[in-house]
Amino acid sequence: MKERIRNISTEVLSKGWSTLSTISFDYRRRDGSWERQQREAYDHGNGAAILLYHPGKGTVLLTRQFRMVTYLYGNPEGMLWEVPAGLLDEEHPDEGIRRETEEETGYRPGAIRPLFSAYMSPGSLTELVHFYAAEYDDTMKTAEGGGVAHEQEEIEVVELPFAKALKMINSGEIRDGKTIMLLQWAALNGVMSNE
Ligand SMILES: Nc1nc2c(ncn2[C@@H]2O[C@H](COP(=O)(O)OP(=O)(O)O[C@H]3O[C@H](CO)[C@@H](O)[C@H](O)[C@@H]3O)[C@@H](O)[C@H]2O)c(=O)[nH]1
Ligand SMILES: [Mg+2]
Repeated sequence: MKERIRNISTEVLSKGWSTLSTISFDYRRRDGSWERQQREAYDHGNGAAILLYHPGKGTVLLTRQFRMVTYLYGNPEGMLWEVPAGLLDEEHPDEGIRRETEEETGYRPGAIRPLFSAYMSPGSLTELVHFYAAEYDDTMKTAEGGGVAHEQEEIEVVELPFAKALKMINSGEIRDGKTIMLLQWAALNGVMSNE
């Protein structure tokens, strides 16, 4: 295969909680000509997200928290419904999603099922998100959840009927991509009745 990309250089623009860089590179177009391109990349590592569902009760466990960028861009209260999710430390995604699930919901999941991975915003975000599903029941609740206080997290955990959660996608109440993907995965794969 012919070389497609060459002369890659990276300039770090900002290194704070995450790293913003400009990547410059030569790109070979389909007609064979080369052009110099630049793309900014925002890197805060990879993430994981999980659907916790209870087939017996027909419910899912979702979180609600304040998301500043949504508040600034079109979400009046800034509150967002989400599945439990978070960024990975230096750990396998399986471990990371178990840690995040406990921190955010207080539930310690049993068997977790890896589903798929996705780049959520490939134009500028480096993050690859690993998606999971797991059944939950009341015996798995070991703590209050709510997030990590010293990370300034304040997370409400809400048990919702699955059918209602699906309707909340259409009504515009659920507007988080990873949450929509996982709820639709459950609907497509018939893991719960949505009557
Ligand atoms: N100081 C500081 N703290 C931050 C910043 N951004 C996030 N934090 C803190 O770090 C916590 C990270 O929590 P996680 O649970 O690890 O991540 P998340 O924000 O819930 O979700 C991320 O991962 C998801 C799954 O991959 C992503 O979908 C989501 O967009 C986000 O990147 C946040 O809750 C917040 O307290 C920041 O810019 N500055
Ligand atoms: Mg989180």
